[in-house]
Amino acid sequence: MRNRVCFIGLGLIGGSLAMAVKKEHPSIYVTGYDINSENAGLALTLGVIDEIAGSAAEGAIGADCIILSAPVQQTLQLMEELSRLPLKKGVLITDVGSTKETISLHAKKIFSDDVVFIGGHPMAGSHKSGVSAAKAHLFENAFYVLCGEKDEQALYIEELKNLFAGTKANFVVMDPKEHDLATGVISHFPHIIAAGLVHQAVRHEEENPLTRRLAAGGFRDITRIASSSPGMWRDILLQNKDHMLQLFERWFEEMQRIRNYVDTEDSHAIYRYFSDAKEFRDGLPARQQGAIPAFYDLYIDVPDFPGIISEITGFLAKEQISITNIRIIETREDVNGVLRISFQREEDRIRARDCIAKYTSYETFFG
Ligand SMILES: NC(=O)c1ccc[n+]([C@@H]2O[C@H](COP(=O)([O-])OP(=O)(O)OC[C@H]3O[C@@H](n4cnc5c(N)ncnc54)[C@H](O)[C@@H]3O)[C@@H](O)[C@H]2O)c1
Ligand SMILES: O=C(O)C(=O)C[C@]1(C(=O)O)C=C[C@@H](O)C=C1
Repeated sequence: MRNRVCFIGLGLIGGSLAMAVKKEHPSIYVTGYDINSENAGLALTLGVIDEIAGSAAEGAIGADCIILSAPVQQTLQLMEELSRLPLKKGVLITDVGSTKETISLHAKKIFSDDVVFIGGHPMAGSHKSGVSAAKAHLFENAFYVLCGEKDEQALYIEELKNLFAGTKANFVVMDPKEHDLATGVISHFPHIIAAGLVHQAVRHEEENPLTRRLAAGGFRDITRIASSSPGMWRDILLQNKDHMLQLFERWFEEMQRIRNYVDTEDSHAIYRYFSDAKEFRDGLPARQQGAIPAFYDLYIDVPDFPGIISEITGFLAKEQISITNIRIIETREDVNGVLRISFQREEDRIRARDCIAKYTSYETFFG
């Protein structure tokens, strides 16, 4: 049993994993280090870790297992640092980075035979960062990719599955390159598209200042992930550069295809384009139970007057709908404010939308 584990990077993912480890294995002693001492302090206060390490080295040296949970370029540097330390013989090191090939190759290059490295990637998360958004059940029912050698490292893969059993994730062993292309398609490239759509709207706003105000549910839904950490996504794209370049080409072809249908007014092809996409999208597995519970956001366009928050919470209380967070996120002199309310469950968000429609004429959007 690995009794002492050390998390390096105590943000959303490191914090959520540490919570899951402590929940499942109360006897394991969890230490943690974060380059930002405030984050580390918060992790300790929230009970996410048992002790703050004074440095990455200090935490790593005494650990039986080290989990690197920093942005992926930082992960490479941390690996360099670890490779020069007198770590425990047989120490198990893993990471949580969204890219796997560069990290796995780097591990092979720099670690001695006394170190076991198995790359990892829990396939759930959020556009929110930091330990304050961490949840023990963030990864429930999500896939958790492990990039280890199925035969040679089978024992250690089992150890990691056991260590992270509290996540209730579905573990899958995958080749790093295969992982990077697949996540490029379903995660990395979509973040580019989301940011690209926002840039398109920003440019259009120069022509029509109403653009921002016209943005309704569709724009908000598809651009939610444009609110993610810019530094984290810069690092991911740089590490997955080759696949990204390949996906840009495929995307240009994809856009050319639908552009041609529109240009030639091929109504049958346009219909098929949408219906095929709908069929695939409707067939995606339901959102995992328990994961990202605080992120069912409802936006309400509200008049900007004092007492609006208590008015809205009053309506929700009447219908016994509980909320996890509420705040005004935008106020401007000439227009309404936008209130964002977060719910633990999708059904609460839907009930809240119906409740607002029942008691007011304010417009609502899902975010
Ligand atoms: N956010 C997601 O949805 C998601 C999902 C799966 C995997 N990941 C991966 O998880 C990793 C962490 O992402 P996150 O969402 O938790 O980000 P985050 O910003 O919430 O947390 C990262 C933490 O790492 C710390 N850090 C940065 N450099 C460090 C260093 N050199 N030493 C110690 N601490 C350092 C930061 O201060 C921060 O607290 C990234 O590699 C990301 O690719 C993210
Ligand atoms: O839900 C979100 O906001 C996410 O972006 C989570 C998400 C993704 O689905 O792309 C982001 C990065 C990861 O490595 C894994 C999951």
